[in-house]
Amino acid sequence: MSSSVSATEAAKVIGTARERIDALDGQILDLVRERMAVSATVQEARIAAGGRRVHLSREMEILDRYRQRLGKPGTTLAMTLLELCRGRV
Ligand SMILES: O=C(O)C(=O)C[C@]1(C(=O)O)C=C[C@@H](O)C=C1
Repeated sequence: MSSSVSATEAAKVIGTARERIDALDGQILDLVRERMAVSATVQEARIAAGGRRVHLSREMEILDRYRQRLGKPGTTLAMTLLELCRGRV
């Protein structure tokens, strides 16, 4: 049995999968924006109470979660998300 597919069939599979990827990217970007807004709420409340923008032990928990699920690139992703949410430190 051959596993080869025609260029037309491959183009169809790729087109459908890319549509799904674009939809997922849209959801991910919406979630990142929502995360930024929620994070800003936490930071503002802490600062208003005399605290600091950054909470290092909480960031360690988040970095660890992403690393456990995605390995080393997960840490990089979490660091990028944290930078988007609280700016550069
Ligand atoms: O959980 C907090 O205390 C937050 O301020 C949110 C958040 C985050 O975006 O996850 C942002 C800044 C802090 O350094 C830690 C975490």
